[in-house]
Amino acid sequence: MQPIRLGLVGYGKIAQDQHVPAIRANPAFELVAVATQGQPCAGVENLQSLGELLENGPHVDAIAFCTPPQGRFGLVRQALAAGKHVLVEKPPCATLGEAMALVDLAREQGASGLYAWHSRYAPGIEAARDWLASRTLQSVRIDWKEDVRKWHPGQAWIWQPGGLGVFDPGINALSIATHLLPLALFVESAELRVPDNCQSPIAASIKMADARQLDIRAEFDFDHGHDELWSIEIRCAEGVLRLDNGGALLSIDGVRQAVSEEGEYAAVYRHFQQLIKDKASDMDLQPLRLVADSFFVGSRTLVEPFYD
Ligand SMILES: NC(=O)C1=CN([C@@H]2O[C@H](COP(=O)(O)OP(=O)(O)OC[C@H]3O[C@@H](n4cnc5c(N)ncnc54)[C@H](O)[C@@H]3O)[C@@H](O)[C@H]2O)C=CC1
Ligand SMILES: O=C1O[C@@H]([C@H](O)CO)[C@H](O)[C@H]1O
Repeated sequence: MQPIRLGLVGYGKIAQDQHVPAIRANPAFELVAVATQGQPCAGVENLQSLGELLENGPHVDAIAFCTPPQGRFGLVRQALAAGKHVLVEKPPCATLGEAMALVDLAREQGASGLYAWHSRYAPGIEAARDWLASRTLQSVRIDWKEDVRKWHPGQAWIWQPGGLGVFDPGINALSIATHLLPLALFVESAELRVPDNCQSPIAASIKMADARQLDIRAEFDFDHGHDELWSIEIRCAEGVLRLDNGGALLSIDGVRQAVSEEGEYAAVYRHFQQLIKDKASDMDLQPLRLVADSFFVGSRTLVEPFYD
């Protein structure tokens, strides 16, 4: 079986930290070209742009997008129009409307598209989903708190319109919650704390619910320093489920549970490989819809300026 020839656009932090190692560890893929505006990627052809990759680069079957969300719509549309399968980092686009349009375009092109909500592939998620399936939900508490200076050093785009600020990591928690909980979630209220020199929030408090009025509270913080916290606690009539470390750890009533041994991005690319084989797509919009709704109804509080 010939490997899937893969191009990658945006050779920045996550591409270097996660995508390229995961691609190179999966024999179903061959990374053949990278288009980026920064440092080159060793061992492949490097091009200045997606257009140059498509016009003058080596043939590719699929393209992974690791650029910032702003401007990503035009790039993914270009790749779909060229008949390529696409894997798109989260958040899929700078707006919900763009992300919806790409779903239509992938369908029209008969291409496989994956919106790579990487936290949904964390080791404890599927075991958590299986346990919750037969339980009676009572409340959900999400705490997603990390250091932007560690995970996005010098990345001005994250504070600009479309960059989402603290919702860039917070959307990962929302991707897990929408994957675990059976009914559609909606935002009841939100408070967004925006540095007065930024366009997007550095912290947020969100109250959500579902049609059965499940009480869901989330606290996001992007300036949390060293004691980072990525936890989701789901109280049920039958017991308490807790995910920690972004879903890597699962405990039920305080007892640690067995989880998958596969890393997030290895699982992301294995899923992409299967989608291409099955001529299918997985382009879920729910996490981005919750972020959009948080921005719709969120009150804004200006806080002290943020400096990287
Ligand atoms: N930093 C992290 O820990 C994680 C980031 N992500 C997501 O990955 C995406 C990228 O994040 P980072 O890698 O941290 O950002 P980054 O700023 O380090 O990398 C973005 C790269 O895209 C390149 N680029 C921008 N526009 C381009 C274009 N038109 N054509 C070609 N290359 C272009 C830039 O030169 C840069 O190398 C974001 O959506 C983020 O939410 C996902 C998981 C973790
Ligand atoms: O997707 C993302 O994950 C975090 C970080 O890498 C782990 O929580 C990052 O802020 C965000 O882009």
